Amino acid sequence: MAKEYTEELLIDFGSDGKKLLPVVTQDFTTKEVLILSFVNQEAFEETRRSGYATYWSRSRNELWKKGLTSGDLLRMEEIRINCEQNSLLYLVTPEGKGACHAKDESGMPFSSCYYRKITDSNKLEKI
Ligand SMILES: N=c1c2ncn([C@@H]3O[C@H](COP(=O)(O)OP(=O)(O)OP(=O)(O)O)[C@@H](O)[C@H]3O)c2ncn1[C@@H]1O[C@H](COP(=O)(O)O)[C@@H](O)[C@H]1O
Ligand SMILES: [Mg+2]
Ligand SMILES: [Zn+2]
Repeated sequence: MAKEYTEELLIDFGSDGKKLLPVVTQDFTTKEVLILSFVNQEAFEETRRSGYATYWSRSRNELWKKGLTSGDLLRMEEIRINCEQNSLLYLVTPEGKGACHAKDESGMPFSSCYYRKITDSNKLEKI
């Protein structure tokens, strides 16, 4: 029988809880990478409490529950942490129309923030 393996969570948000850790948000089913953003302790705890992806907005300097204004909420399925416990992976199921605030020609938000590729001539091309 396989031995169960658990470890302590030793995530470090600094003594004031304000240290920002990068978090990759990925679609739980398709594994598409959706967003790269940041969390502090408050955002992390709110994510766990609410079951919805919540970040810390660096530009607005406030707690940011993704989708609160757009309706594009991201339901949390699983939270993973990297080897060094200094970055996070949110596996989510999008409940709205997309994950990005940028929209395509028909007004639909892109499912991922990474909807463009950089071409050899340094242009951006929608994929
Ligand atoms: N909705 C988004 C959004 N969705 C995905 N992303 C990605 O998330 C990253 C956020 O990381 P940043 O640290 O740059 O974000 P920020 O500067 O802290 O916060 P913003 O002011 O950009 O929200 C961006 O680089 C984008 O790739 C978004 N970044 C910003 N927003 C803004 O968030 C606001 C609320 O949108 P909803 O949460 O969907 O209601 C709107 O004003 C949007 O413009
Ligand atoms: Mg920004
Ligand atoms: Zn985006």
